[in-house]
Amino acid sequence: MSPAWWAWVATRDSLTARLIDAGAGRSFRVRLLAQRLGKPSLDEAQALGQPHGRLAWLREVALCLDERPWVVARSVAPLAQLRGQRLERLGERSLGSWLFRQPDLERSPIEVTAAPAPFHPLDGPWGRRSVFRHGRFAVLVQEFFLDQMADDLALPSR
Ligand SMILES: C=C(O[C@@H]1C=C(C(=O)O)C=C[C@H]1O)C(=O)O
Repeated sequence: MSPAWWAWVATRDSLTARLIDAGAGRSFRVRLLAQRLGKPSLDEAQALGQPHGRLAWLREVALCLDERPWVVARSVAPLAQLRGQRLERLGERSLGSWLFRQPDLERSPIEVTAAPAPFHPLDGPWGRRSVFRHGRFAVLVQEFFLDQMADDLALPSR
């Protein structure tokens, strides 16, 4: 991985904040693609340490700068641990801007993949995921950087 991409993939603070920063005046928008109850994939259940087949709150978004998607993300929050957090009311506000305001937020190590997003057709160089926890609340956040971001920021292809 190029150092330029490593700087993006390895960052442990808010990606939303970093995208806004890198956007240098471009308008930032969370485009809500899907938000529903559903069953996580086996792979997602395992990443959360959950039995397969339990319901979770699923949210898919595109993080856009000047309406161009730079990152697509799919977040999975097990229902059993939601405890009335009412995340479905987030709408087009960034999950990150809520998450990073929570006290005692913990984040697991970040896992990286070169495979494209399984939930979205646009291609990109890298994907990553990690689990955030605060109290009993847990959410798996999977983020895929897109080629359009590489183009707009003149980043290497990988
Ligand atoms: C986790 C963060 O939130 C971002 C916002 C998301 C959303 O609104 O659904 C999803 C993934 C993240 O890229 C972050 O900013 O780091």
